[in-house]
Amino acid sequence: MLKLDDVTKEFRIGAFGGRSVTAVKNVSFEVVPGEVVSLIGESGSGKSTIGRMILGLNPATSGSITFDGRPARPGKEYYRHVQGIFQDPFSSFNPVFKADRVFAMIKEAYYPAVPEPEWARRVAACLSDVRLNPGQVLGKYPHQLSGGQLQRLLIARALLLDIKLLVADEITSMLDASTRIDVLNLLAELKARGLGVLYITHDLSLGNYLAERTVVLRRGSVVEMGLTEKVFGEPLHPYTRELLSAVPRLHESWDDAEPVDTCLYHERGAEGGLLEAEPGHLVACARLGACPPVRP
Ligand SMILES: Nc1ncnc2c1ncn2[C@@H]1O[C@H](COP(=O)(O)OP(=O)(O)OP(=O)(O)O)[C@@H](O)[C@H]1O
Repeated sequence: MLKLDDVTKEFRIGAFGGRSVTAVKNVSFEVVPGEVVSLIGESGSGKSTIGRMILGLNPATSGSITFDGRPARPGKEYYRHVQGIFQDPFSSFNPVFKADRVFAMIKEAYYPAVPEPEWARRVAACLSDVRLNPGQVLGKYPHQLSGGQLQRLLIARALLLDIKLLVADEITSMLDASTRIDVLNLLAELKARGLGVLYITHDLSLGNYLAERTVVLRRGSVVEMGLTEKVFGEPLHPYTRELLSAVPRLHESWDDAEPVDTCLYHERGAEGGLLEAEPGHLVACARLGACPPVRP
């Protein structure tokens, strides 16, 4: 369904754009229908940039992003099937419009011919799917609703479309623990309906809770990916191990993963990209990028 192939993103920075920063480097992975893929990595590792490229908010510098075999081109048809939800739900709403406006805009753009009573029935059904009471949310301004209610409204909006892929970027990080579990369970329901979900998070436990497969990013590159149980249960890359064992301690800063002298990647004479250590479980060089290719 969604396929990223060797995708790189460079941003021009500096006063006259004379320098560039590589936010995402040669990233390839897929999301298939009915699957949650979690994209994890520390802050600045490129997760949101990948989400934004998939949503057409930033163009890729090189590589390709395809959806159902066709280049992912942002536009009305694309957004019928691919939607994104972000960390701060307030930012997705125009504060001067009531919540109803979100649904009215979908109707105007995609379903102008649907009669009002039928549309009201559909909106009520989608709100009920996300366990919102229309009477409690419609007719209210964004500031009159909680973060959890706004995230659910955005999921309901996505459900009104013929959505196939949801990019969920840190959508639970502003929610309290119980609301977070509710929203995660909603994502699990979307998965059960056959939707694909790219779940972007830096919270490993949440990724573990939901995702069939996990992609671990470090400084814009994939260092490990595979079935979540493998990546979490038998991590091969020192950065993944570091992430999994990282427990915050007061007054102690995060120690980056230590480069290693030997690694599976080099032992097997890999020369680029990711090594398939076992079927479907891929790992990058564990020397953390600071090494030339090694020949057997
Ligand atoms: N518009 C931009 N212009 C210049 N650099 C950018 C831009 N957007 C992102 N970056 C840089 O790209 C890198 C990746 O940023 P990104 O937001 O994708 O990371 P992230 O993993 O989502 O981090 P976080 O978890 O903190 O949101 C960072 O170094 C960031 O500073």
